[in-house]
Amino acid sequence: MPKVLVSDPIDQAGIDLLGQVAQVDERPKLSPEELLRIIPEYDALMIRSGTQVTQEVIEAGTNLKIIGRAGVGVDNVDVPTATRKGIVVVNSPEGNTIAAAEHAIALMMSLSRHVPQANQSLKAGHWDRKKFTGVEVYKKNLGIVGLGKIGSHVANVAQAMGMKILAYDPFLSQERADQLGCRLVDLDLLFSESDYITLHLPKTPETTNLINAETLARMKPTARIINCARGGIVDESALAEALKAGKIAGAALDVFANEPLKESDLFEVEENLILTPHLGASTEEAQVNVAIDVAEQIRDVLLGLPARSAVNIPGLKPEVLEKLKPYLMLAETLGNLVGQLAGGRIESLDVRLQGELAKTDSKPIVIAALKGLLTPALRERVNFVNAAIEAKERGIRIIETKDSDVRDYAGSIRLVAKGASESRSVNGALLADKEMRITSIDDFPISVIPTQHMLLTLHRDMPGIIGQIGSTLGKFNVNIASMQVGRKLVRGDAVMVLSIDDPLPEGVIDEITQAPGIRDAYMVSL
Ligand SMILES: NC(=O)c1ccc[n+]([C@@H]2O[C@H](COP(=O)([O-])OP(=O)(O)OC[C@H]3O[C@@H](n4cnc5c(N)ncnc54)[C@H](O)[C@@H]3O)[C@@H](O)[C@H]2O)c1
Ligand SMILES: O=C(O)CC[C@@H](O)C(=O)O
Repeated sequence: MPKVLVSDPIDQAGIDLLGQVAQVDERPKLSPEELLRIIPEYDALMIRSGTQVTQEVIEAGTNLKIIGRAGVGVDNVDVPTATRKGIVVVNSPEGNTIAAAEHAIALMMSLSRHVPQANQSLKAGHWDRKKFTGVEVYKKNLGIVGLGKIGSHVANVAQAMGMKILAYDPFLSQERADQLGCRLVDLDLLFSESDYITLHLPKTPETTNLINAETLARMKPTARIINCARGGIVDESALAEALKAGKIAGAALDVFANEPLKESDLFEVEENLILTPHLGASTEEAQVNVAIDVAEQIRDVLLGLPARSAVNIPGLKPEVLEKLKPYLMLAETLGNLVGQLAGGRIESLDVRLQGELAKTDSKPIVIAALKGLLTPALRERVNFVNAAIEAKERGIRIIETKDSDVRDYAGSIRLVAKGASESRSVNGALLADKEMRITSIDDFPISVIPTQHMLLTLHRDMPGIIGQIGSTLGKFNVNIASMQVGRKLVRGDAVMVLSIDDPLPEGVIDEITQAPGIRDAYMVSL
């Protein structure tokens, strides 16, 4: 019988389901050292947010076939290492949507009516009614940042309570916002007009410290903030300062930059701050949903069937997967790249399969490209199963073409993403050893191995540009691993692609874009 290790508290419904096909060992209090020691025995690992599944754990798990996260976020799993090792990582993208949305609403109402503070005061022997006079949410503006699954449910419930919704989501179509009855606005307007601001977006480099001293200063003194998304989207020290100085009226946080929250400036705020220990998903219903959802997928994978919600490997028959895998990785990488270049809302994605690829079933490759395209917006919530649906909901039109002419490579993929104002294109191919190459960007020929952090520039082909960028990067202590320039005409326009060892520090892109001859510069993370 295969063996499954359950290293976080998981609802019994999931344990019972797995028990039908495997030996299930529940060990919720393992130290990292114990986990490393016993993981080689197991075929599957089931976790919540408590277990850190590091590169070391995955490499020690020589029998592991699947890691199941009973929840949405796979931030605690080293997914790239799992993918390299052929281990499927699955999650439950929808099992706790309602729970998280209802917790945000509960916090909004608690903030409005001082429920926790009044409860504490009464139990301490006071009958203080005046102090706890609240405010109504009826007819107030609720600003929702991130109008995905949880944000949409919050919008529906809040509208039923008579609230007006302002929403900011740079990846959502106007059509979807209209369907939800939300007014799509920019962040500046959302911050300055909202009475309540609730966050339902992923944590990414762009959204880290989105709520900071500067954005807090733009809010109404009566504004109240709720964060049930991810810790780190709110700068906790800046929030503590703003609350103490009365710059905003209140805040409620369920998630924190460092969990469990032990020491924090937040503990110094006496009033108008409500904190809960990451309880968004903690309802009986959500825990049953996520446990069953993930246990079923572990069972299926252990029985040799595909998983329905794999974050990293599509649900194809093993023999098809083996053949297509390098092209799927290429399509996903190119999708991610063109998505970051196009930025924001995308109206259509043109997927062209060239050479030997024209003879294969295009569907998995198109899905891989869409998964890559949506990853900057949706992170771990987009997978091979929901990528097409998510793209449709965002109003992205897919155009597929096949061209069996062999050009420089046996098989290659071209993606063109059309944004609101311009189109961006990328081409890529596999070399004989299956190594990926980006072979053009916006039709400028290059031959670049995709790496985790890349700087791209569009500039005039003129003397001094390369040295100028090199010295700017040197000034910011950024190490360049490789560099490539592609041009169509001598002294015309050109692109430069630099592989760098780390993400760019703040300020570098601004400095580069201001330099003479530079038309644009992008930081791309793959
Ligand atoms: N507190 C909890 O226990 C708990 C439970 C479940 C989910 N979550 C978190 O809630 C958040 C939302 O989850 P979901 O299931 O609704 O995800 P989702 O993928 O359905 O929605 C996220 C939305 O954020 C948008 N977005 C991405 N980048 C953005 C940006 N820079 N600005 C504004 N919007 C942006 C996306 O377009 C998408 O519509 C996630 O961070 C998730 O990890 C927390
Ligand atoms: O309670 C948990 O497991 C965390 C839930 C939540 O943050 C998620 O990402 O699903």
